[in-house]
Amino acid sequence: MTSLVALTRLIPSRAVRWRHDHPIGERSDRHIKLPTRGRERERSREPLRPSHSTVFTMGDLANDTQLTTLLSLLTTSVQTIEAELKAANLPPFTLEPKYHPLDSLDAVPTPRLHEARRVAMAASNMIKALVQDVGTAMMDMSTQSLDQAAYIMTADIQLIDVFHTEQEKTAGLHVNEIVARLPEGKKVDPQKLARCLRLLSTEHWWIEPSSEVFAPLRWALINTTGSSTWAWADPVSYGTLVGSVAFTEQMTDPAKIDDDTIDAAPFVRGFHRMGMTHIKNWWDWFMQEPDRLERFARSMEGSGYINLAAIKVDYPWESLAPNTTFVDVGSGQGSVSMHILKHVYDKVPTLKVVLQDRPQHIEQGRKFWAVELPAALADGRVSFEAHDFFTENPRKEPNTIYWFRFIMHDWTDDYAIKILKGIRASCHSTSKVLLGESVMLEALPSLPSDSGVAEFEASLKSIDNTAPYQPLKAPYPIPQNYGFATKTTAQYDILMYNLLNALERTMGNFEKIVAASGFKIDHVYATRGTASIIELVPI
Ligand SMILES: C[S@@+](CC[C@H](N)C(=O)[O-])C[C@H]1O[C@@H](n2cnc3c(N)ncnc32)[C@H](O)[C@@H]1O
Repeated sequence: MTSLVALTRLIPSRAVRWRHDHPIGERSDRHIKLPTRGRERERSREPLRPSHSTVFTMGDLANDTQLTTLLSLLTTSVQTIEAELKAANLPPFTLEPKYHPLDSLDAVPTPRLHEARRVAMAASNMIKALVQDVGTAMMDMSTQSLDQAAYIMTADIQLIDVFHTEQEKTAGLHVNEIVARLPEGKKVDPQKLARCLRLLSTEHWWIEPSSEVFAPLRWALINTTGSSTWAWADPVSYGTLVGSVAFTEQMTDPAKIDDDTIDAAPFVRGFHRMGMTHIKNWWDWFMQEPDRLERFARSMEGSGYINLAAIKVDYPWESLAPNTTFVDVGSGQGSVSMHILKHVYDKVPTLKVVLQDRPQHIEQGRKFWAVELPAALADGRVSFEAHDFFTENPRKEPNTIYWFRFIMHDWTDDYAIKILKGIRASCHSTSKVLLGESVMLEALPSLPSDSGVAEFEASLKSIDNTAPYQPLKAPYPIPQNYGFATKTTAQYDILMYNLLNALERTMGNFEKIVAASGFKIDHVYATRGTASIIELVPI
């Protein structure tokens, strides 16, 4: 995220400079109000001129290009972010190698900060798209799997563990020392490692404070060995690379175009091309490689960094009816239900959780809860049962919530309908289904007449941080789906295809599977994470 001041530092040529005719702190200068497209400029101090000069004034900014509109949106959103952090007594965002308090499974930004953050991410990435030349854009896109390979490698060799103290993390270590400290079996060539870290440093994961000395930045910490975020690199990121090599081949195979089974995922073809024809599909891989199953179950908590904290606070769990049974269907180790129960443990004392999954995952769940929330086992507030969700659900009592996170997106429509019908057959009239899933938005453009800088500012100001979260409309020229700020959902959509031949759904897609299963959508809760909570009631 780039402030105006930082942006000026990025201007490379000595000849190209901002001339601050007015103090930077003066709002009229800092904050350029742009006229709508084609209208006369309202605030420029000098007429626009064909510029042979390379000296720009702030007045020149008042030109209705997309770039300057985006800069204005960026300035507003960055200022809002900083003001919100200050108001909440939180430190500013930095790249230093320590987590920010908002980087937590228990923390959510205020609604205003969240909205400003989305615009800052979308605007800065759109500025990049406007200013970047096509040649470097081509190189960037065509080699992104190398960023991914370098990221997976740093997780695999347990790189972060060689930094023993905060001081070492901040100052960095020489690459020879880094390699000397790597465990046996994880040693690499120092120069190759340096080259990988230089690649990652272009995305601000690492930094090279002095020649061949490398230090992690904040994002690199997610690969701290054993953490739930580290567990994501293998299997999920690794599986993604495997599927990517056979992606086009699988998509264009006439025999596979209408095949909606999980076995038809590119990932399976990728493994077969590597000679591993014994792997039938994603879930089968884990049955054959139990270590990976354990890491996958753990990584589901890691994937919670995109939505778990928001799931906890953006749904009214405190208002659950007394004696509610919360059935976590396809729970994995039950990270989400554990966090929800912990969140309302005393406030909703009659709430009980049931984990349902396949036997191996349930065993993993028992171990996880014994460590993370042993009180729930002692108090009889959690139970574990093996259950195949393609069959009728054994839980039939009133006031049951059937909770699904990241389940519908694993399956194409016929399978998703079958899963929901298994619930419908058991569902009491007082019970509900909650789907914790991303809702895909189409990538439609916004129009200059929709919402501009001034409207965005006014909407940001009018947000009541204590009210339930409601997303704002994207300001022009940011696309209606918020572009880069919702890339994670678009990535998940293709990730689901790649690994499982499945998909993230639009609201229309959800309506279709819900109606076909004997439910209707009662309410959709937007959250400050990537998931919405879609509440279904039986009809
Ligand atoms: C993407 S994970 C989500 C886990 C959990 N809901 C979460 O959000 O952390 C999907 C889960 O579905 C489970 N699953 C797959 N097929 C199943 C089946 N037929 N019956 C029950 N669970 C199944 C997997 O074992 C896995 O734990």
